Amino acid sequence: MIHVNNASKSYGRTQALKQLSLTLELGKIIGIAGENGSGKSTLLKCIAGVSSLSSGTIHIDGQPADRKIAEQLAYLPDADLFYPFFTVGELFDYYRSQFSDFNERKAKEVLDFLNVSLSSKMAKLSKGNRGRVKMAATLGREARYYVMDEPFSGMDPMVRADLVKGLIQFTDLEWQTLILSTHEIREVEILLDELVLLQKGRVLAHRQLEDIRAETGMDTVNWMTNLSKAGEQP
Ligand SMILES: Nc1ncnc2c1ncn2[C@@H]1O[C@H](COP(=O)(O)OP(=O)(O)OP(=O)(O)O)[C@@H](O)[C@H]1O
Repeated sequence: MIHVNNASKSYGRTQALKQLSLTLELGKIIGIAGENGSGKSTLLKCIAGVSSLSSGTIHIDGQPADRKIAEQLAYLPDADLFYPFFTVGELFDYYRSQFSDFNERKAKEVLDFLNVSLSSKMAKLSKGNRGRVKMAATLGREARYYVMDEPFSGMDPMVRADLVKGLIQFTDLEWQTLILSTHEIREVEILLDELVLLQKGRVLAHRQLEDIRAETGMDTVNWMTNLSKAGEQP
């Protein structure tokens, strides 16, 4: 379970997270949504231990979310970090050397499912295919938590659909939890159990997807739009 307690994060004078508290349960697929600059990436970086809070705490299964958490949590960053001179196979070798939970067989299976060759050079792949490789490397880790920042950003609808199928097939909710931020709610809402909506560094809403539909009769995008507008009211 992930407990975010009173978390604040400032970059100079910009407050990206403002006393944010949130509990994320095991065995769920959770979407993090919100307008540009609402704090999605900052929250995920702090959960993944690659960035530290200004104040407040984050605990993952009772352990503080510091740099050591990277051993237990597979984080897919928004940025394209992969070394261009690697082939995909060499990238997987690198992952194996870095993460004891890396299961190369599973990573290759995901890669195969997403139709990318192991011998491709990273530098020569299209952005869509680099996104597929990033996904295969991340899902190759047998981690309890997958934390993915905008895994569909810049991808065309065909690639997005493939990645969604990959996420469904290669995440085992018996023991894993998937948290992903996205602007593509329509395409991922079939995946999601829960949605956290951020606004200006705070949690505007945190709901089960089925409750949104049952209680409001709205689809998720309309629900989010209505709430965000209401949240903007003085
Ligand atoms: N490294 C940084 N230095 C300074 N300000 C930053 C930095 N990273 C984020 N911010 C600021 O913090 C706020 C939250 O940014 P963040 O990237 O977490 O939002 P986001 O919801 O992920 O946005 P987007 O949807 O555009 O990716 C924004 O005002 C942003 O400009």
